[in-house]
Amino acid sequence: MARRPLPRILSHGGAQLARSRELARTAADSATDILYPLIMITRGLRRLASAGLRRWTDTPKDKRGALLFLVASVVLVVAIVPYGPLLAVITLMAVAAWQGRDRAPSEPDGPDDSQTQRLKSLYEALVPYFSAAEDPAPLYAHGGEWEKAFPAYEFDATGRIAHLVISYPAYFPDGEAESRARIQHLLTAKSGRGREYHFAWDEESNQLTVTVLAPLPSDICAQRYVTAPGETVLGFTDPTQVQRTLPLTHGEEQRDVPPVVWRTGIRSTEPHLLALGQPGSGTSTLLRSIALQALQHGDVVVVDGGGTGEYACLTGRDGVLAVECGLAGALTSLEWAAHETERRLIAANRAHQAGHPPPDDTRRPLWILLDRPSAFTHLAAADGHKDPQSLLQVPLRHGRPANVTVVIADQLDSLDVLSDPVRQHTRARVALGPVTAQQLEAVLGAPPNTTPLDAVPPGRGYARLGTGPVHRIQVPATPNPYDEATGEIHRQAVLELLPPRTTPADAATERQGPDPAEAAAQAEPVTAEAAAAAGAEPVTAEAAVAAEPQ
Ligand SMILES: Nc1ncnc2c1ncn2[C@@H]1O[C@H](COP(=O)(O)OP(=O)(O)OP(=O)(O)O)[C@@H](O)[C@H]1O
Repeated sequence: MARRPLPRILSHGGAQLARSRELARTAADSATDILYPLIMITRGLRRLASAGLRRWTDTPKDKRGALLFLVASVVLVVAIVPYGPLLAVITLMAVAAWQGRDRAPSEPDGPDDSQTQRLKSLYEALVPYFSAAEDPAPLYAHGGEWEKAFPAYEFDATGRIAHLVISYPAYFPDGEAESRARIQHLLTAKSGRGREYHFAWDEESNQLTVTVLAPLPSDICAQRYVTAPGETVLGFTDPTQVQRTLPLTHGEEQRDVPPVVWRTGIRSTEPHLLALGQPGSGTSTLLRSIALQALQHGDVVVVDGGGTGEYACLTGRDGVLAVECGLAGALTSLEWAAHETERRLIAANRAHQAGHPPPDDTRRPLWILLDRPSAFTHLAAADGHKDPQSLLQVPLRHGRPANVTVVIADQLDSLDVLSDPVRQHTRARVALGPVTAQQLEAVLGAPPNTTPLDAVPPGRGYARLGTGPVHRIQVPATPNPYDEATGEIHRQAVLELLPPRTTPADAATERQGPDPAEAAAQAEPVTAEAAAAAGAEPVTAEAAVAAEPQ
């Protein structure tokens, strides 16, 4: 059956309606402009009439006769003098027009006294940084004109600077991080601490734009995000640097928030992540949030050096291969993960050589989540054991083509305890909690273009993916549901995201990982000797990686 076209008003209705509305608005504006004198005179006449009426009612009754007589005499005089009525009408219209003029107070042009004072003192503070003795016409000089140096400014309701454009001389070394940091520090101190500022340096036009940032929302709770497989939401950020938004629910409310999305897997350029923070800054929460997202499409091995049961809720769940809290279990699980990475590489490599697609058992993402590996490093050194970090070398180096992702969380002061492979191969970085600009630079490899705060809520920090921009980030609240301090709404939100149990909780011992003997039996021969004994081509992990098609 042929489909009948929609009536034009329905198919083009929106555009037509908008155009009509625009036309009507323009017509109304033009009519108001033309009729403005008439409107003004009418308003003035109304004001005069009401003033006259007020005067009449205010006049005591005994004096009203005299007033009436005075008015009548004026009317009589006007009537008898030549051109009197005409002149009277013109005078009345002129008075009405004057009375009917717009009396709305006009917006003050420019800053008030206290705002001017603020701008002046900011200008004076910048003089030593933006002036040079050899400059014949300095833009910055003590007692100079701040108006030329600050072409645009805005203040908030409290009278503090909300937005400021600063022009600076071309000889200022704006390409040097240290020079920039000095100016940013000064501007933060002078414009009011306790707020976050964004600094945009325009090196071409020698202008610095300072903008006060609104705090990031800290009320977002763990939930299912609308993301593609291979995408993990690390947290939420400002709309300025991220084009995309995710629809989120917050109780009854729905809103779109810009996320920081980390891409993992074969095509990822930052296949592994390192999160650092002060104690209590929320790194375990970030790991829990990542685990809940990873379990949607993959398997997870958790190794917790913190030993506070932060991941107990994952034990025995579908896809959770192990939750380890002890050194022995951590070593076994990480050893298995290293073998599994090699097995996947070899299997995928053989399939490539045979011209087949990679086998299914190499495609399911495997996540290795480590909380506080530095704690195990100390324990291992004390007990004369192997450092679990040494077992991460293969997953970190070769995990990407094998769909193996490593996520490590630790405390900021343990950065030095982390092994070289950990530091080299974790190109996605997160720093949480109160962090100094120097610490941020050490963790992220670049300073943020905002001012770090001294006090921040848990889960607040910065993220950087590879060599990309530094994002402010707020990790969604994903608390431990078994923690008594967790609120009921958050507990339910996390419990709903957990996969079903495949092992009864009481049967699930602390270590859930595959039996190492069984794992070894299942794994393909990974050394040249073993491979030769099995009649296969000798393939090591390195050789497999080298043969991996790019
Ligand atoms: N994103 C967040 N939103 C709300 N609360 C959070 C967030 N992250 C952490 N918290 C809260 O802060 C506290 C500490 O969090 P968490 O245990 O994750 O920190 P941590 O950095 O792992 O600390 P530690 O190393 O001491 O274990 C917890 O009570 C947690 O619920």
